[in-house]
Amino acid sequence: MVGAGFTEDAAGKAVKRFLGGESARPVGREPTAYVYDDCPVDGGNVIRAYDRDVKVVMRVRQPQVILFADVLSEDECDQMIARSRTRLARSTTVNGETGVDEVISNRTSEGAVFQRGEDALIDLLDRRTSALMNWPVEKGEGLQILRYGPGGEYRPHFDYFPPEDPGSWRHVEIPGQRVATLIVYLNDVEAGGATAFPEAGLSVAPKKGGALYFRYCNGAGQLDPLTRHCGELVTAGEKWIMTKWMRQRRF
Ligand SMILES: O=C(O)CCC(=O)C(=O)O
Ligand SMILES: [Fe+2]
Repeated sequence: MVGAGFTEDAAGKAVKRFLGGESARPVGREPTAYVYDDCPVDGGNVIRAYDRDVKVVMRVRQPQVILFADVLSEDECDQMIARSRTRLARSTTVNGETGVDEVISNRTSEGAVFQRGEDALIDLLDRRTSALMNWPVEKGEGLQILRYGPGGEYRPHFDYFPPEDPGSWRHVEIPGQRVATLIVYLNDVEAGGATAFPEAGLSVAPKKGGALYFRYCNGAGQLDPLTRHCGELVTAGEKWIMTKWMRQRRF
């Protein structure tokens, strides 16, 4: 586990939970500063993403963040919202201790997941988002749709599974860590609902069809704490997003 990027403390706790007995007290180790290695995303102003030319609006180096315009057409955004309405269920969060998905108050949204390649439109969007992120489609989780109503928010969190949480292990053992996220905004939000990175002092307003990419797991398996982020309170109207998470290995 430690080789897979888990802290010795978390590894110790998880092994102890697994064995149901005592584990040797791990020796503390200083976290190493995150190294910003080359981002896999193409460096151009316009990126050919499978079937579509996607414009780059802004790049941030530390943390690695890229804002894109027109990743989905207006019609594709509307279609994804329409087909999600019938599938929505209250969003869950992974309990750090146990690894079990739970409904908790820091995440007031509803969601739906589409299995990879589920139908023609989903397959196209899986391929387009994968090409844009320059990461194999097989390493992508199924597309997730989230809806926030007025008063909905997602408090600050990491998209990677925190190595200090013993419950993370079961989520990363086979497919590895999440390495990067692409959030596609499916509508223009009337008020609020920005995606913000408090430590980086960065805030992105939702714009229909646009997308926010951020990368937090480098080639060495280190995790970037500057990517802590939140979905700010939606103060009027609805907010719909589509999220694609990429893994180190086949998902
Ligand atoms: O709602 C947002 O802008 C952020 C969503 C998010 O962080 C997530 O789904 O992991
Ligand atoms: Fe997130």
